[in-house]
Amino acid sequence: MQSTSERRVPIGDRLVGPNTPAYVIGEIGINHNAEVAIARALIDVAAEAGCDAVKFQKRTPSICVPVDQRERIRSTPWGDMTYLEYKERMEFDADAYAAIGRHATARGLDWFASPWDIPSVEFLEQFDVVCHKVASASITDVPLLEAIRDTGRPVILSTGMSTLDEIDRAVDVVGSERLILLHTTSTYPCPPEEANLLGIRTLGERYGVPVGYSGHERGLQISVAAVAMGACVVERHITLDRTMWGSDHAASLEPQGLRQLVRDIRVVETAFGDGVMRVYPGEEEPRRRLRPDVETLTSA
Ligand SMILES: C=C(OP(=O)(O)O)C(=O)O
Repeated sequence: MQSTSERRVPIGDRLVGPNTPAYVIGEIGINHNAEVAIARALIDVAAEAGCDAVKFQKRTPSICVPVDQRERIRSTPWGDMTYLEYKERMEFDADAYAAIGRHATARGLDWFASPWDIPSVEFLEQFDVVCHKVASASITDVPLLEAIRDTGRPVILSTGMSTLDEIDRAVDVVGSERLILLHTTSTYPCPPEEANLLGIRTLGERYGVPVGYSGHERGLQISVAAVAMGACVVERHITLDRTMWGSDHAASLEPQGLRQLVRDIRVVETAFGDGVMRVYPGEEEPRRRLRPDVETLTSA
């Protein structure tokens, strides 16, 4: 139920790690569809559900979009364009991030992003974000990992599509001092047989750092189970409506699902208790009734 490390990492006003409530991240990612109004609405959804943070993805497409994908034509709500033009169209500028960040803070949420290239790290630094996230896609990008490490901020690093060797090398670069690892399977949607939640324990035992879970499955059960297995962070994609245009909406949680997820996580955390064996007040009457031969606790 708990990870092997007792280490906790400060993120914003929170200490994240074992024996603390799971830090729940609403991953807005690119589900804002390049509209600040949608980003603001998703921040409201995350705040009302009781999330701790919202997260974005920040790219410099001319750097991080693979060359062989740039020219392929994509139909978008803004007309047909190359994939590179589409990725450029999806980026918010500094003014937009400033507005979004203010809104998140006003709603009591931390906010940060996964920078997908070094200029994006520099871009995010101007906002004094609470941490940086390393997307699973980026964990073999050593110069990016070094740039993120050199900010001195806490790092949340996802481990989808990775071998243990690749994770070892990423942890070597980033260092374990302010590191949280996320167990992840990058299959969209992730079937239960690929969730491999025992990986949460493997990562905790191997690296001695807090471990969370970035979920891409349908539904809520697996994310709640991740918390029961010691995940101290849960990240899920969120959307206003799963039928909206865009690649990540279909595999995201809608507002009601997100509310239910946070509620279920908190119920399960409350149910962890403290492991001390005792007879609860609510058990006294059934104990008297069902075990008449045993003295009641109050008279004992
Ligand atoms: C894709 C991302 O994360 P993950 O690998 O956890 O899905 C991200 O943070 O941009």
